[in-house]
Amino acid sequence: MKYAGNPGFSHQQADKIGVLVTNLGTPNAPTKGALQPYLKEFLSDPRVVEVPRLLWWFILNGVILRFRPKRSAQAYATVWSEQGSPLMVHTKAQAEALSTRCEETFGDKVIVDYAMRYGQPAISDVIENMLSKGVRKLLVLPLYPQYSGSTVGSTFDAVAQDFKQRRWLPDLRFVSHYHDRPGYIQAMADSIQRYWDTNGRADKLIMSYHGIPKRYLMNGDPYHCECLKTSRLIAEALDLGPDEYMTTFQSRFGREEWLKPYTDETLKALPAKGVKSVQVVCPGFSADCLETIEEIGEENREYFMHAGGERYEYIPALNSEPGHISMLFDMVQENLHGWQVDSDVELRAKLAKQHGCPR
Ligand SMILES: C=CC1=C(C)c2cc3[nH]c(cc4nc(cc5[nH]c(cc1n2)c(C)c5CCC(=O)O)C(CCC(=O)O)=C4C)c(C)c3C=C
Ligand SMILES: [Fe+2]
Ligand SMILES: [Fe+2]
Repeated sequence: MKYAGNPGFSHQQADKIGVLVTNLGTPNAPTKGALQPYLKEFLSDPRVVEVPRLLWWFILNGVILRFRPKRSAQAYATVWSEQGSPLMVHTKAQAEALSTRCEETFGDKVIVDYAMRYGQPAISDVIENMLSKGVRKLLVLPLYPQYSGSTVGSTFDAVAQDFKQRRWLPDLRFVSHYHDRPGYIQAMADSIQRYWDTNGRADKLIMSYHGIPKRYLMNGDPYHCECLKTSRLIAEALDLGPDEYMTTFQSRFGREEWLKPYTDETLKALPAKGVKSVQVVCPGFSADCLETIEEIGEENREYFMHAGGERYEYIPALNSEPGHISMLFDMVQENLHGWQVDSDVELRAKLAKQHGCPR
């Protein structure tokens, strides 16, 4: 059969609204064997690496997947906890907290779950599970504040790919970004202010975002502009002057030019310019992960201190902070506006029997 039905459907099942939060995904274990399939799936996505497919197939399989899994596994091992990969632990906790908030307001009408773009739990499996529970209206919320085709666009591809194989599609709403949402800016500013209240301030606040190839910006990806806008709004909320903060881009991959200034080069150069203490925050990451804990928390600290820096601090991501969950809940509530579901199952089942529906 070309299009899959909903095998468990019955008229006696109440309709539901589904909220699917997603993030990038992470390997199942900090091992070479787990990194291999994860990196293969991730780096085979044409939204992530926009290089002619045949050429990329040879580079990926002939070079990258031979060497990178071992090196990445070593990095993941340094951040792995007993509960698993930080990105997974935080995403799960965020979904659970959001679910509690939704239950308080909407009762059992709204189901919240989480999925990962690469690896498990896969977006398609979670959609299948939600539909089997009666979800007829689906809100997808990728936890990326800034839009990029490589992240948010790719998440939409995964949802669309799933839908292409289904017979009965739910209503769909999709949040493509929230980089300038007042609640998000306020949650970031509050978190930084709280950090300052406890630890004091540094010479400069570095707002570091994951990079993308500069070519994507030149071809129309709004990510760069959204990152700069987020930084400007956070700086305004904290009353920071232009000399008190900087926006930089981290996590380069491959040889071509990425968005600049690069976080690592900036941190290596700042001490010579008289900036001896910095605090780094990563507003583009809704959850702490390898790229924040290891790359910003450890690797870049080394660069800065070696270059003559005296004080270096990483301000954690929003993770499951109450202000973050409240902000996400507000965004969910706003996006569910006007959605009603039919839960009069008794009447529905009776009428279905009358018109001869087998289910
Ligand atoms: C926050 C937005 C992200 C963008 C934009 C992004 C683009 C992007 N990433 C790569 C390559 C890699 N990224 C890796 C890890 C990683 N990337 C993001 C987020 C964005 N990536 C997160 C949250 C993570 C951490 C995942 C975790 O498990 O903790 C990795 C894997 C790690 C490694 O081997 O270094 C790669 C590879 C490209 C090419 C890209 C291009 C647009
Ligand atoms: Fe990445
Ligand atoms: Fe721009």
